[in-house]
Amino acid sequence: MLQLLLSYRYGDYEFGWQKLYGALYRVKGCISQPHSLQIIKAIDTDTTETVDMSPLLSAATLSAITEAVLGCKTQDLGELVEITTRVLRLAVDLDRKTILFSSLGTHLPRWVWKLLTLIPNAALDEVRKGRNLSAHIGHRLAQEKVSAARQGIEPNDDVFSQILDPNQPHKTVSEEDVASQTSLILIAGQETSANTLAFGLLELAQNPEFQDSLRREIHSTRGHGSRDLPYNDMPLLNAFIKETLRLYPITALTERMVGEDTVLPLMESITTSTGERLSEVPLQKGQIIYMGIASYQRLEAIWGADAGEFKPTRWIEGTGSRQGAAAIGPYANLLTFFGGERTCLGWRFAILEMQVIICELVGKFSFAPPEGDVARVHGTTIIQPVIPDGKKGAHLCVTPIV
Ligand code: HEM
Repeated sequence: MLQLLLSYRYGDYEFGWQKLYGALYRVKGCISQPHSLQIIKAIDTDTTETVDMSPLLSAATLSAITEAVLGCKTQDLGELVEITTRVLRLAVDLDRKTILFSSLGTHLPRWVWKLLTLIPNAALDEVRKGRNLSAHIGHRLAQEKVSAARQGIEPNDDVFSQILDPNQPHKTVSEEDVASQTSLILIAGQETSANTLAFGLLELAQNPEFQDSLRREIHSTRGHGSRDLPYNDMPLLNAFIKETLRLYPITALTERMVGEDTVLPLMESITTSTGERLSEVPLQKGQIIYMGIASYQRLEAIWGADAGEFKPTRWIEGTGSRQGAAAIGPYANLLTFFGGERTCLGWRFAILEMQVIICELVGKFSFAPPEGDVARVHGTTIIQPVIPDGKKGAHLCVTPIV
């Protein structure tokens, strides 16, 4: 139900997908150091302090996405920031009843779904409010950008300005289309990156040797003087990001509807509960299938006997995924950004954002685990780090590097 309201997979989404994908792929200028500086300023310590990195990372990724995609400041979103946070909490804290109801619901005709979403309910009210408000904000921003372009003002380099520019050839995206995607962009692009970064920092804290090597790589690359680092040429940085994305795919589980009757070949045959041996599974049009992304990324058959360990060097040694495993997803043979037609539109944006933030943070601070405060992975379809009392958080002992 949540997904239907967010018009995620079942919504009217055939609006300039490729244009948005292309613009998100190219956007660069706005994902710059200021968002990490915001975190560095908030830490503001000369000695070692325990800091909850989670809200700082969320604020930085929100301001990155707001500036780079919408072309405005977080403050311009007003109440929407709080509503989006509460909606995301709903998506993480799904109870058994909601999961069962959602999966049964996917078998219902779409018009029944639509009717069900009109039922008064506190959670749905929150989602509806968020959607209406983000459409309103998106609409206002879209109108401002189109009218600026009509007055001959050079478009800014944010994604909305680029795809709405009426002076471009082959314009396919309307103001309404853009406005209706505002909520999806904010929801899909903020906590996904923030939680991945939080899990990565928690792992770095547990792996001090790797952390020191990564810091040396950052300092020696920075020594060459340029403000923007050659992020793609930093082997430890990229190995660290790939390993974090492998072990902590924020969308741990997702579903798809089968488009036509087909057969799914299995890598290894399985024995069913009736004792039948299967090497392929027949699928029928309309059937819902679930993909355990997190399980796939910890499969020993693919990643080796140490699949459950955080080991960034596997990417440098070339043992990332098993030789001959099927090519999958847009990045590093991972399913974290999914793959195929509904691949994450912002995957390149997310990688660049993580590269920038990690270089700034690890270059300036060291991270160690705080005593007795062990973070856990929590979530059903979407995962986030939580502290022992179950609240979202990533507490770390942070020491400035002198
Ligand atoms: C580490 C960060 C990220 C992860 C792990 C991630 C993962 C994913 C996944 C798994 C999907 C497919 C979900 C499904 O259909 O079940 C998705 C879709 C999407 N993502 Fe991301 N994402 C990340 C960052 C971003 C960012 C930064 C943006 C925007 C700038 C973004 C925008 C989108 C959009 C618009 C979709 C919907 C695409 C469609 O339905 O065609 N994502 N993402």
